[in-house]
Amino acid sequence: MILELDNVELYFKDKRILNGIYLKAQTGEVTGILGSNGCGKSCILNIIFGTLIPKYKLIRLDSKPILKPLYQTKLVKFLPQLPIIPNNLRLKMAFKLFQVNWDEFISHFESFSIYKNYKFHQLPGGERRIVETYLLLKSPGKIILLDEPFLHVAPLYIEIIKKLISEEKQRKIIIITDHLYRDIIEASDRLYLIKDGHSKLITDLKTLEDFKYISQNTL
Ligand SMILES: Nc1ncnc2c1ncn2[C@@H]1O[C@H](COP(=O)(O)OP(=O)(O)OP(=O)(O)O)[C@@H](O)[C@H]1O
Repeated sequence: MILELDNVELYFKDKRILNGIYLKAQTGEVTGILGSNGCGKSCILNIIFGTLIPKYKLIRLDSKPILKPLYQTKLVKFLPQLPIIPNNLRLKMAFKLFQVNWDEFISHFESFSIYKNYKFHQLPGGERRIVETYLLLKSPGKIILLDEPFLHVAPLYIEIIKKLISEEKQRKIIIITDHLYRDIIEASDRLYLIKDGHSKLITDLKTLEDFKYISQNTL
């Protein structure tokens, strides 16, 4: 499956946030989105999901325009920046609701076995983020949107999540953004930088320095 986002124009009041966005993502690949604070990365994910309606946009799936919000199609799962699971829900119930196997989860994150009967608000922030990211990644769906999945997550766990993303991409379109740009670069097969409202396909990492996303000689 190929997802394309094209011709986006987004304003908040008179302020133009995005114009001239083209983004292509396909099954078998991770598409990474990089960009400075406030450049519009979360807005792009919300536009794809359908919860933010810009002045113009075109979404195509396998070249066919999709007119209704993608969230109505059951194809897409979205991890926004804020927690998505109710505070009082127990982990074991969330795994049931998301149709995700608890034992398989524990095979990747052994130390989480004690949390099975915990409520989400009882988890430390980074660990809650891991569980939510895992549930989204593993639940049925063909398109996964991940907005800062590595927020507050320890390096060792980031490595495990990157491995899981790489396995899941065989069956899914995965679009991911995070400020941990080295992890995004490593996890992604296709990379875009959002700058001045436009998207730029990055084929040479030096371009990230040229566009002043990172300082010279960082890479
Ligand atoms: N509902 C809103 N009303 C007005 N302005 C908004 C709204 N949502 C986002 N913005 C503005 O749009 C711009 C893009 O926001 P967005 O959250 O997409 O940035 P981002 O690239 O995800 O930033 P960060 O990396 O800091 O999370 C910002 O300037 C933000 O202040």
